[in-house]
Amino acid sequence: MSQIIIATRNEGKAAEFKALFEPKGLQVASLNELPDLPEVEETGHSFEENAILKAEIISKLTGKPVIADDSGLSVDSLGGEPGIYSARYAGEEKDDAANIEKVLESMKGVEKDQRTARFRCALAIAAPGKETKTVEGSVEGYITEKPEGLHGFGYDPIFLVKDKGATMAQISPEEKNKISHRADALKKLEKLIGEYF
Ligand SMILES: O=c1[nH]c(=O)c2ncn([C@@H]3O[C@H](COP(=O)(O)OP(=O)(O)OP(=O)(O)O)[C@@H](O)[C@H]3O)c2[nH]1
Ligand SMILES: [Mg+2]
Repeated sequence: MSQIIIATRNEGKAAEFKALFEPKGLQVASLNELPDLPEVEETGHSFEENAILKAEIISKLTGKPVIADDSGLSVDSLGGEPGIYSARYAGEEKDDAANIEKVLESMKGVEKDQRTARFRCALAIAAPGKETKTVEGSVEGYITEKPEGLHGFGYDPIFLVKDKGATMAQISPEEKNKISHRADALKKLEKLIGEYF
């Protein structure tokens, strides 16, 4: 079985990549299974730049094909924040509950129809001797007034999916993996992935 390394330490992302790739016969290893690899600094100015940084450094160090995901929440009434700073919006601890609290606090008084937002995901694929390629995906929604639902990770409990009338944390993981920004990006990546093995 071919192995694909996903350059992430985020358990929520790693679980979603496993669910998306394993039925296709690809075995997924995240950086949590490869603990000796370093933390890659996200010094880019876009999701795409950060995904490239993570994929290329980990591919160079392992000599293997690597996919990296840089993703986040973009809220229109906050000028696109938290954006590329989504993981650390409320501090270096990457605390999901604190991040949610900060978004809800910043949006106090914003009317329902002004609470539009989207999740965005850039994926980069890199392999030794090959040109790195990137794709992007997104999903549209609204920020709720309070968290609802227990599935998923990150901001899922406050992201009302436009086409579902439920938050990303209220729908099942299987459903999220059909409609998410990550699933949207992966559909595009699948067309390129054959070149990297
Ligand atoms: O509710 C959510 N549902 C999602 O599906 C989702 N995808 C991304 N995010 C948020 O955006 C940050 C990514 O930042 P990020 O790409 O730098 O990843 P990370 O730092 O968590 O791990 P790594 O992959 O860099 O190791 C995450 O931590 C989350 O806060 C999501 N929130
Ligand atoms: Mg990160």
